[in-house]
Parts: sequence; C-alpha cells; structure tokens
Amino acid sequence: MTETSEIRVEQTKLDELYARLDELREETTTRLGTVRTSEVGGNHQHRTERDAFATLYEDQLIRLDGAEEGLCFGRLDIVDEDDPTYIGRIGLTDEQRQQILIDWRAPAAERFYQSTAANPEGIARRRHLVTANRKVTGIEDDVLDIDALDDTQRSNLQGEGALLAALTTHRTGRMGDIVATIQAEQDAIIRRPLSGVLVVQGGPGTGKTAVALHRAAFLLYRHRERIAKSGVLLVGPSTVFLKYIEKVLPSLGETGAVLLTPGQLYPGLDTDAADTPTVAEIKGRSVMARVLKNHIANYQRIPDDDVEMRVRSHTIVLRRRDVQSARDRARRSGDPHNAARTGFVTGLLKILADDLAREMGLDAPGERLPELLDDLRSSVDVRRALNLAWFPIGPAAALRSLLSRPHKLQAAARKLLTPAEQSTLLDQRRDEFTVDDVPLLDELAELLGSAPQQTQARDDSAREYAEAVVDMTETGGMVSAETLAARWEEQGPAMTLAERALEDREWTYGHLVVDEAQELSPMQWRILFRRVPSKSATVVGDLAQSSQVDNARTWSSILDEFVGDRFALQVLTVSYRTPQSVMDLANRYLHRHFPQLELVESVRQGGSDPQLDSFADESEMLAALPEAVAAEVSAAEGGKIAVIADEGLIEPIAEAVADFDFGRSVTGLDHQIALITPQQAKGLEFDSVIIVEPGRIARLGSEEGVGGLYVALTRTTERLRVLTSVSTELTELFSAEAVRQAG
Ligand SMILES: Nc1ncnc2c1ncn2[C@@H]1O[C@H](COP(=O)(O)OP(=O)(O)OP(=O)(O)O)[C@@H](O)[C@H]1O
Repeated sequence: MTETSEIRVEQTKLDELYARLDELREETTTRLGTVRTSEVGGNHQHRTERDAFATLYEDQLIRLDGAEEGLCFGRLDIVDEDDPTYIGRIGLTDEQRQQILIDWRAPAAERFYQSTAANPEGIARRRHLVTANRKVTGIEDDVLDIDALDDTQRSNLQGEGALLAALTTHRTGRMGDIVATIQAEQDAIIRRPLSGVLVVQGGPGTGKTAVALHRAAFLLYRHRERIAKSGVLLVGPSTVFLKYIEKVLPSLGETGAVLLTPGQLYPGLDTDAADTPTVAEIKGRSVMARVLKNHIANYQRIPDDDVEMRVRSHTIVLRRRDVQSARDRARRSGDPHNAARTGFVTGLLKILADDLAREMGLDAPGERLPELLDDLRSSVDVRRALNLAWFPIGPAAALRSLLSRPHKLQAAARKLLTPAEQSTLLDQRRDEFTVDDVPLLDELAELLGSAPQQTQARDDSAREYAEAVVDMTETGGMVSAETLAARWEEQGPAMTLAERALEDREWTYGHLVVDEAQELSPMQWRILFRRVPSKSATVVGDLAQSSQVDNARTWSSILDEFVGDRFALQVLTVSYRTPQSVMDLANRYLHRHFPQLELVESVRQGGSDPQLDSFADESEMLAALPEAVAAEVSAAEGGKIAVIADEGLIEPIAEAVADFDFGRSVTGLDHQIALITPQQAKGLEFDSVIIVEPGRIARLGSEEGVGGLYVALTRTTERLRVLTSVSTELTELFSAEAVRQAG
C-alpha cells in the first residue's frame, strides 16, 4: 500500500471515531436538556439529584468537546492480535460497549509510550497519526518488532517524525499538551504511583512542566475517587507562568486542579511584591517558625504584680498567681492562641466574679452570676488587664508588629536571628505584604486559630483571580453525583472545588504539583505540606535555574526537613526546546560557575548560531533595538518573540519598542513580543529571544544573577540574539564559541 492508501485506511477509522463522538455529544445534550426541563420544585433531595446529574452531563459534554482536536493520535499493532488498538485523548466504546478508542491514561495505553525496539513488549508497530480538523494529514511508524511484520507491512513504513513536527511548530504564547508524543522516560514519570514525593530534576526544556501537568491529568483520571474531591494544588512561580500553562489541563479534559503562585497561597492575599534577596532569605528560613511561635507566646503575659481594677464602684484584684495558673491550663489545652484565650478568660472571669460578689457582700455569685459577668466585661480595667495577659490578635497584625517593633522582634528572635539579621528585617519593612510574608502569615494563622477579620475581606484583585480560577474549574472537574450532592448539602450550590479551596485556609488537597520548585524556601515548603498533609507530591525543578544557585544545594538538602530521604528522584537530560547551538553557549556559561551541574543535550541538533551585537554605550544599544526587533519579527514569521532584560531596563526598552505589538509581563503572552524580566521568563518559551544587557542580569556573577541569565539564555526554540554595551563574561563565551566554530 502507498502512503495515500494507508492514510485512507486511517481516515476511515478516524471518521468512525468522530461519528461516535458526535453521537455521544448528541445523547448527552439531550439528557442534559431533559434534566434541565424536568419539573422545577420537588423536595430538597430531588433538587440535589437533578443538579448533580445536570453537572455530570455538563462535565461529560466539556470532556467530549475537549477531545475534538486530535481525538485519536496513535495506533498499536499487537503481535498475534488481528485488530489494531487505537489510542486517543479519551476512551470511547461503541453501542455494543466494545472499546474502540483507549484513553491515553488507561493501562492498555501504556505500551504506546513505553515500548522500544529493545523492549517491544509485544508491539509490532506503533503508529503516530497526525491529524488536523478531523483529517489524517500524516502517518509515522516506529517498527518495534521487525520480525513480526509481514513483507507488505515492512514496505509500508513511513513517517516524518511526529515529535520533531510538534517541536518545530510556532509557539502560540500558551503551552499545549504533548499527549501524542510523550517520550518513554517522561511516561515512566507520569505514571508513577500517587503516594510519596517524586522529584523530577531536569535542565531547561527537558519537559518537566509538561510531565508535571500530564501527571496531574493522569492522577485525576486514575485516582478520581481519591483526589477529585479534594483536587490537585498546582503551584507555579508567577502569574505569567500560570497563564502560560492554564490551558493544558483543560485540553486534557481535566480541571480539578487549583493553580496558584506562592504569593496566592494565603486566602485573601494576592501578592507578587518581593523583598530584597537578603530579607527573603531570612524570612524563608525554617527558624522563622520558632520566632513566630515565640512571638505569639509573648502575647500571653503574666503581670509583674497583682493588678487592681475598678468594676462599677468596687475595686477587685487580678492576682498574678491566678493569671499564671489560668495561662498554664490554657496552654496545656494545645488549642491555638485565640481559641485557647476563651478558656483562659472564662477561668479568670469566674474567679473575678467570686471576688466581686464578696466585695458586694454576697457569699457567692449564685443567680447573679450573669449580671456580675456583664459588669466585669464592661469594665475597662478588666478588659485591659485580660487583654494584656492574653492578647487576641490576627495574623496580619501579629506579623506587622513583629517586623516593625524592635523590642518584639528581639524578644521573639533571641538566639535565633543575629542582631544584624533582626536589623535587616526591621530596616527593610514595607507597607504591603510580600511573597515571603505569605508563609509567615499562614504559620501565624496556624498558631492563632480562627481566621482574623482583616484577612477575610478579599481585595479586588484577589477576588478577580479567584473568580477566574472558579470559572475554569467549575466547568470540567469530574465530580460525581455523590460528591456534588454532598457539596450541595454542606455549602449550597454556589461553592465549587476551587472556590472552597481558595476561601478555606485549612483546605487540604489530594496531590501537590510544584513547578520551579528549586525556588521555594523552607517556610514555603511548610505551607505547601500543610495544604497537602498526605505528602503526595510531584516536585519539578532545576537546581541550575535557581536564584540561589549554590554548589552544596541538592534536593536532599532542600527536602530533608520535610520528608527525610523518603522521596524518589528522576532526572531528565534531553532538552526538547533549546537548539543545540544555543544550549552549547548556555552550558558553557553554567559550567563556569557550577561545574558539578549536569549539562543538557538537545533533541534539536544544529539550529542557528546565537548572535551577539556589541555597542559603545547603553543609549546606542537602545537606539539599535528597534532594528534588532524588526529583524527577529521577520525571521520568526509570525512566531513569538521575547525581549528579556533586567527590571531596571524594562521602561527604556518599552519606549524603544513602542511601535511594535508588544506587552509587558503577563500581557506579553497575548502579543507577538513579550517584554519580560528573567524572573517572569521562568518556565516560558519563545521562537526567538533577544537578551538586552546580560551584564545587568548577571549582576557581576551573583548567584541570583547567574541563575537568571541561564534562564534567559534557554528560553528560545529557534533564535537567540544578545545586545550588550559592556563586555561581560558572556561576551567572552561568544568569542570562544566563534573560535570553536572556526576550528
Ligand atoms: N514529548 C514531547 N513531545 C512534544 N513536545 C515536548 C515533549 N516534551 C517536551 N516538549 C516540549 O518542550 C518544551 C519544553 O518543555 P517544558 O516547558 O515542560 O520544559 P521544562 O523542563 O519545564 O523547562 P524549564 O525548566 O525551562 O521551565 C515545551 O514546548 C514542551 O511542550
């Protein structure tokens, strides 16, 4: 058979699958219509069931719609089986309940990704189908067991490299799924068991994010009953990054994940404000947990002497020893500060009521107890004395007080932070909360108990974000009728998984996925494991891209405090993004600073050489920028371009490129050109990248700078251009490159 006739065969199969998809859509739409128009009213149970079914059908429809593009992408010819098996985005059965398409996550699909010529696992041939708009446009075959193929089959081998085809398409500003071309080493990670901590270390572009997202989809599918109710928490470095990846899970039919940045982990707060690296480092240390504990304990104080208090016209005494025993009892309860205060205050009020009764000439309070308690409560002296002894406070106020009052910080941090470190924290304090305050607030909320008023009121941006997540999650989470009914019972119909999770500081998720995990501080790990007490987690990152690159840092040293050595480590070494020519330059740069870190090989051999443009000074460089951008726009042929520069240069660059279709930060993803900092560039990729003034990014070789420049160097899928007005270490590497090439 020729390629065209092979394509015809596959087209017939594809037509059959799409026909079934259409049929199921129609059936589900009819069912949904019937449920929706069924008699309104009925008792609560009926309403609950009806709504549960409506949601089920809506979810089903979304799943079916989501499978429209690329419904079927693979075929397996299994030795000794007459009919081939087809693999797709979802599973389908025909009217007789015969399986006609296997979901990529089902056990039966494993061999599609795992089998190799060395270990064919009973597969004679694996076929990738390239499709567009319900048409088969290409076929690629891997023959895994040549002996198992007959002569005709052997002569019909064809293919254009589905993987390379996928890799060389233009970037769209949003990450897509890789379900058709998952590689065996990636698949092995995706399908690992749910429990325990799995760390995936890999250089830039090795598919860590892709693997983490497909693993989340896999776990939601395979362990739906265990984790769909609680959901998956996915934490990424920035809102730009979350926007970049937000479509992957819905495209896989899964929306049971809540996507947050570290600045959004505390309900009511949504911040990307950053501290200086020195302050962030101190705030991130695990010893801060002890500082905070001491700080709260300091709000439980025994007075130096007995305290005289006026209650109406009487004088009573709050005895020091009574305060001490009430405090000890309250502490022994193990309740958080604000909850334990109730027991503390009640105990003391009883004693004071006895005293007051005696002052009034009564033997005991007796029936007048409520009246006496009212008197005590309305006494300013009593309120002040009890508050001084056990001060009710919320997390935000407690943190502000710790970071702004030297004596409070000193009292809490004695022997834990040096006087110089304490001064650093006090000197650098800011009005707004920062990303590194988030775990401190959460820790305080844990120590204090009930949510404080001031953090319940969400500010507008937080609400908007929550709504965006809710919009996304509401639609496709595969919620069972039972779950939905339970949810209705408890919360009413308006609460979706994401909404509840975002509102509730004590919400616990079924699985945690952390991307760019090398960036997290010990305090951030504490908040994450508090959200996922089962410690079922997929942690992906690259130590080399860290803003705190340091030769001694390993995943063991990062996780030791939380899970000891109980984590599995998988390493990915092949980059699917950056061409080898650019990777060589990035490797060389990295190796200079961190010779122990593993170098990355690229799947894309060759590629155009990175280009360096040197200028006499910064203004000359900025003047030349529009021409460089124009050249990249034309070379990218409609693809995406990033201009990456240090924060301080963003404004002048924005002026220089004002005539182009560009956007800054998160809006950059919706324009042809994104103007971003290395921090914002984390995890993203573009067809072409222009780095402006690498010396400013590298900041004289500071650890943060090296990681940042390495990130910037590895964002391109095609072309890299560097503009500089000062000679730097990177410039030297360019000449080395040229020499190497000349040789
Ligand atoms: N098996 C695959 N098939 C097709 N494309 C793939 C595959 N694996 C990875 N890619 C693509 O390679 C690119 C890099 O992947 P990804 O962003 O997941 O890498 P990463 O390791 O997270 O990178 P970084 O550390 O730089 O953030 C993406 O465009 C991704 O879609």
